[in-house]
Amino acid sequence: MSGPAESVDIVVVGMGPGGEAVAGELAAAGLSVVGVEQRLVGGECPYFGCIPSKMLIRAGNALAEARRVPGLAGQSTVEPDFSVVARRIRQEATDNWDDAVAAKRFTDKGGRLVRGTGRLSGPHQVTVLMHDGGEATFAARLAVVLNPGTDPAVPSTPGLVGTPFWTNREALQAETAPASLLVLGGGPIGAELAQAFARFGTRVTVVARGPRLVPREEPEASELLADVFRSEGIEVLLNTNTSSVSHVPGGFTVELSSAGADSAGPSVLQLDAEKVLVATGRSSVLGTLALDAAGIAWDGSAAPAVDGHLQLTDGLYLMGDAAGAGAFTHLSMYHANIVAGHILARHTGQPDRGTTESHAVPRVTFTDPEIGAVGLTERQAREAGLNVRIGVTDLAASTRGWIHQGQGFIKLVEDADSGTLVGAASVGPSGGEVLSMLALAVHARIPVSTLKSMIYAYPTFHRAVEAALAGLP
Ligand SMILES: Cc1cc2nc3c(=O)[nH]c(=O)nc-3n(C[C@H](O)[C@H](O)[C@H](O)COP(=O)(O)OP(=O)(O)OC[C@H]3O[C@@H](n4cnc5c(N)ncnc54)[C@H](O)[C@@H]3O)c2cc1C
Ligand SMILES: NC(=O)c1ccc[n+]([C@@H]2O[C@H](COP(=O)([O-])OP(=O)(O)OC[C@H]3O[C@@H](n4cnc5c(N)ncnc54)[C@H](O)[C@@H]3O)[C@@H](O)[C@H]2O)c1
Repeated sequence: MSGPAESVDIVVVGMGPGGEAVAGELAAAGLSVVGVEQRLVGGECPYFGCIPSKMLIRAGNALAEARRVPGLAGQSTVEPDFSVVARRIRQEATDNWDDAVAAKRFTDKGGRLVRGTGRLSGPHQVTVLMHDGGEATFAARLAVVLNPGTDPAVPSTPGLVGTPFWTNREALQAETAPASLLVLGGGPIGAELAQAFARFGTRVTVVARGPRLVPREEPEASELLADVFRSEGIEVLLNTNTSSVSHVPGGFTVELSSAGADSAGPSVLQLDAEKVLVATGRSSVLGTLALDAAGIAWDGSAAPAVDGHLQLTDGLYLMGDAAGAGAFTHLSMYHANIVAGHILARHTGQPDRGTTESHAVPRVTFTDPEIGAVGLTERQAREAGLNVRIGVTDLAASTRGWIHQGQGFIKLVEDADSGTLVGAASVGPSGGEVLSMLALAVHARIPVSTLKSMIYAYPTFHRAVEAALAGLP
């Protein structure tokens, strides 16, 4: 049973990247801060997301680059050993999935970490079911910040639940690469992990329900990625539904039905795989937070609306992936800056750091080629009713792209009425790095005429931006 509520300044529920940043900054500023975490301080990104996946991708890319030696520089023999990257992930990235260092990082700033599951028990009150079975209630004098992230979504495919399928969490704890892997979902998680495992010799099949991989990106990126995957021996099944999954020791059998891309019509096929990775999106955990205790009605679908400072109601904030504006660590950290700034402005007189802007959110899918993008896609810009002009260039037509034998493109989406870019895609080797100048252009609404007057170093990948700009009159 919970005793009387203890009064503190701030309660943060969910210590993922943004939650930890808010809690840490406010604690360092001298406020009394309780951070509630049910799993690992640091959240999905360092233990099951960005960091271990990018470590795996780095290793896979090294193998792919070594395989490119013939044709460029002689002979190479490549013998993948998954245990090397598995060890790096365990030892260097995740500390064997132990958050002691992260927890100390927070408590050293003066914060108090409470391990357990928090839920609202009033507009500014949080009750925590602690790991030891006890309960504690905290009444926040200044603010409650909800940053609970998301869980992997698991489709209701017959037979799936109860089998030892992987989500990103199990895949990134793997000690060996499976002989075969069936990936359900062709979004960023599915695409990144499919290619990385394939480069270690796993026979990979990607099953996407829709007509293309990475469907939030430009269609040209989806098409290129599918071509690259197929050229690397990854089977890509689009417009394909999973009818059933079964498991016996040693592997899975998955029954698929494809809509059929041609006159052949729908087809049914059965695939066997040692592992199945479910990467079919994320599911909200907001239902566990008892939002109604703060008078917030939530119908279980889209995240409830927040104001420009990410407040659900006065002094109650919702941020990070759970806010539904995008699932990226950089967005979570951006939110953290706004929330901490708003709380400090209200209660210590520091200047406010402004409200959220969403016109220039960057994103990078770390496949090879990397798919970087910012702002609107062409389709989104047209649907928004803008007077759209497109500038596009093939990376292979640029000097650096040709030398590198790289595949990719730059695509610019201009609002012709304002003469500024509202979106851009940078796909290619280091596409996420080339993106930075385009992110600045969209963020700062730099006139296209100014971008055209700039000097682009020769021969760089980013010089292809100049060629794409030439397509904008
Ligand atoms: C495989 C993978 C790769 C990714 N790669 C990238 C990438 O390259 N770049 C990028 O920007 N993003 C990437 N992401 C996304 C990134 O991990 C998330 O955007 C980021 O972790 C979001 O942070 P968050 O704090 O909102 O949520 P989370 O990191 O999910 O943290 C939320 C925390 O809240 C805790 N929690 C939830 N409910 C409660 C409760 N009731 N009480 C107490 N604690 C609770 C959870 O245990 C968790 O620790 C990737 C994600 C995955 C899965
Ligand atoms: N590099 C990065 O920044 C990065 C990397 C990984 C993940 N993330 C974030 O994590 C979030 C989750 O990624 P994700 O790839 O799981 O989700 P997603 O929602 O982006 O993609 C999932 C895909 O699976 C498809 N799908 C759904 N059910 C299916 C089924 N039963 N069978 C086959 N396909 C099915 C969906 O149509 C969708 O295209 C993303 O929103 C992304 O922002 C970011």
